[in-house]
Amino acid sequence: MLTSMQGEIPAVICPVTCRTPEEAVHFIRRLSKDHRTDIIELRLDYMWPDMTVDGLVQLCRTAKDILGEKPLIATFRTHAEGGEASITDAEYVALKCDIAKAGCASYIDVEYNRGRSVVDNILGSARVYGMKTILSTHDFQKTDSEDRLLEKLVVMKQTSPDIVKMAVMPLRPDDVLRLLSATAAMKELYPDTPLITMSMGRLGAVSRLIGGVFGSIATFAAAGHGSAPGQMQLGPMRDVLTIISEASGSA
Ligand SMILES: O=C1C[C@@](O)(C(=O)O)C[C@@H](O)[C@@H]1O
Repeated sequence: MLTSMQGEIPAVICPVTCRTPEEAVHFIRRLSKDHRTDIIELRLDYMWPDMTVDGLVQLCRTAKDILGEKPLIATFRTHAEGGEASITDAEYVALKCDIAKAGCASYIDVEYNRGRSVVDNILGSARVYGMKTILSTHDFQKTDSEDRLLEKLVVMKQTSPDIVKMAVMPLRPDDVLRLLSATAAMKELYPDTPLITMSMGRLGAVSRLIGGVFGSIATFAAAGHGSAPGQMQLGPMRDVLTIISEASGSA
């Protein structure tokens, strides 16, 4: 499971971006045996609206069975946050709450920008059913000031998810530094709150490799098709993480 322990190599999360359930199941079988990835993220938005809420819940169940001990994150990334589909609030809540109720994921991703009532509704239901949550936010346009990034991370933490996640787009190199600096500041303020952060795109790719040093407990890497700009492939990502952790004495 994901923890906020210092000095550990960040967990490597691999997204599943298949367009059909058959392809997804096939791909997940392959990833279940791939030791370069610790956690699988099933991107349900890639199959919407071709599949129903019930169909997606059933797919999560199948994926969780295949993965066994390897954790599964169920994510529906909406257009507004860089995802593949739009969905009504009612469908979004139904999907996330049904997954929580069925216990057919290890974590559900919840978009912070979806609004307070949607977030509270899903987080509340997840708590009832003992499902862990990742509250996430994406800014595909820019990187705010360090104060604003930190302020947002703190506000997100106050809704009490299990993990807080932030992805931002850098326009200049110092934008990447600000994201890393806000990550370190958040880690200092709330050492027990697990945090995942990344700066996206080509400029931000370096943050996916060294984020662990600043307090990010996980990083995303692709097996083939990625799910966001700047993601590296699994093999090179593993190699670099090993090199960094050996150099910093934690391997
Ligand atoms: O939130 C995230 C992070 C991400 O956007 C990235 O930048 O690696 C990739 C998404 O699949 C995931 O849901």
